[in-house]
Amino acid sequence: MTISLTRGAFPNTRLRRMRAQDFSRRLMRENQLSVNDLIYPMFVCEGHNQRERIGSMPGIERLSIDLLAKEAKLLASLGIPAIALFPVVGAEKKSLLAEEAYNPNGLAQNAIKAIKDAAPELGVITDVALDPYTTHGQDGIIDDKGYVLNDRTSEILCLQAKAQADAGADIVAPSDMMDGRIGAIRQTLESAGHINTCILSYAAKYASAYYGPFRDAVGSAGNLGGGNKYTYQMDPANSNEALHECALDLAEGADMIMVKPGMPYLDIVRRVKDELAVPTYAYQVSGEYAMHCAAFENGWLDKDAVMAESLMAFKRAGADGILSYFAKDMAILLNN
Ligand SMILES: NCC(=O)CCC(=O)O
Ligand SMILES: [Mg+2]
Repeated sequence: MTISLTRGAFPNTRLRRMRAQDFSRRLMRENQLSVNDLIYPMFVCEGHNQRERIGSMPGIERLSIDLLAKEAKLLASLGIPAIALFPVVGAEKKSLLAEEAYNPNGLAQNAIKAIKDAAPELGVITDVALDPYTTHGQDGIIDDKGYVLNDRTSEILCLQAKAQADAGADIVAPSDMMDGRIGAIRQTLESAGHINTCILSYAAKYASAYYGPFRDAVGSAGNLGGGNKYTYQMDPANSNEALHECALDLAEGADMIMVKPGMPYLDIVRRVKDELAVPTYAYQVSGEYAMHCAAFENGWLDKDAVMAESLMAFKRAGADGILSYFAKDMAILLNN
């Protein structure tokens, strides 16, 4: 697009004219942020009436299923369309083969059922990845050198996705970055009769240092023991590769794709949206949330204004929705 200057320059054109009043600023606003754009990530823990703070994520808590169900009702009443669920299971449930991931009565599966009972209109997005369930904190099954085995992992992801769909998940969201897992999961869901279960693929998931607080929240940081996920998550230096990843996952049957992290990767969101024109989501991850909170708590930034501006940036970049730990606070702000 080229901007025509044939109308003449200053003073014929004064861009400040349209900015002079609130009504004209509203009329020319190119993007809107609404509660329909917001997806709230939530952590579920074992037990009853449990509410645990997460040190590096002020305001975010792990909730036991009973409290989670109550919270789900509140979120639905705020108009939030969907939540993304992350289980925090005890060390005794973790293993090398992550069997707990597909336990029909496991924590995540029971949480799905409880949320769908409490707030049927609230979309439930589930995490398909093995890191909450492995003793080593990697997203898959490892060989004796610690390498994450692609196809072996994919088989277990299929069992996990099916268990989640059986429990009532509306959208399964593989966040593991194995190759070919979207096709395998799609086939599994079709065979099991879950033809309308959507797949939100974490298609362009970068090996980012911004996930630190999330790993505290789910308790996988210690297990990972300084390890990294470079052999499956993407190199932050790459952009074309993200398009390749997204195109493959769409071809394999993803309904929605995600770019993650968010703010440092908005250029990727824009490229994906422009070139693929499909439902595109971005995840404002835990480290982004933590940085903002630190500045708010110090009085260095204004919470409401910066939260709103940060989320609007995703809309401007082309995201159809944003996973954000600010989703609840933002929904409250938008509703007022
Ligand atoms: N699979 C989900 C995540 O890794 C979330 C990362 C974050 O919020 O930092
Ligand atoms: Mg991929």
